[in-house]
Amino acid sequence: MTEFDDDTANLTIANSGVDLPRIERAVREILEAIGEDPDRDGLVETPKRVAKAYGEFFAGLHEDPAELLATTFDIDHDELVLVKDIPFYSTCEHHLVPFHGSAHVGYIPGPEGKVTGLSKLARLVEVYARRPQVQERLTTQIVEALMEHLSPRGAMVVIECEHMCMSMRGVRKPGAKTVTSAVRGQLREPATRAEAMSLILGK
Ligand SMILES: Nc1nc2c(ncn2[C@@H]2O[C@H](COP(=O)(O)OP(=O)(O)OP(=O)(O)O)[C@@H](O)[C@H]2O)c(=O)[nH]1
Ligand SMILES: [Zn+2]
Repeated sequence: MTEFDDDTANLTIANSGVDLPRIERAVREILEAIGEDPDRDGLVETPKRVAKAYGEFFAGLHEDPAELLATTFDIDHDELVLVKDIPFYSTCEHHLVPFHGSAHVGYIPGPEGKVTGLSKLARLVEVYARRPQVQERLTTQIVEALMEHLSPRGAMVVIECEHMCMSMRGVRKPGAKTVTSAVRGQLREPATRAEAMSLILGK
């Protein structure tokens, strides 16, 4: 059983929402299971490091998108707002290895003019990416959060990713990209959708 110092204990559930000492114990188990010596010099701090890293990777489980989108502005704009090329890292829930790429997030503000800060769109991607995920659910959750909290005329999310579980193991196809999209409301209309897609693709 590992001893935990105060630093680690202070970062447990109450602060980050993630039980770091428990992750430390599990990582020590994994190191032993692969035939390593968790007490050798280079590995002795590794369970603690991995626990902290997991605290970051999964922090989104303990964050509330409603809070994030609660601050809105009265800006008179009833056409597309699009933040594209938002880089992010997530964790594949099947293999617990990263998938990473870019998200493009757009919406058309609703009649009551709820417009959010642009950084909040990128933060919204982070809230859902920092969880065990599959790309399809990540895409849908972002678009649904926009629809629920901003009541826009329409919303659209396109995500392009490389999955490490397809690159470094299994089928081993580095460079293969997966593209997913989720479109709601007015953005489903062919002309509006085409305009948004051309803005996304026009690099
Ligand atoms: N739909 C979807 N599949 C994913 C995602 N991330 C990983 N996968 C797939 O999840 C599947 C899991 O398949 P399994 O057959 O249960 O697991 P596996 O034996 O490790 O599969 P291989 O990767 O083919 O070796 C694989 O086909 C992965 O490519 C994702 O975001 N969305
Ligand atoms: Zn995977």
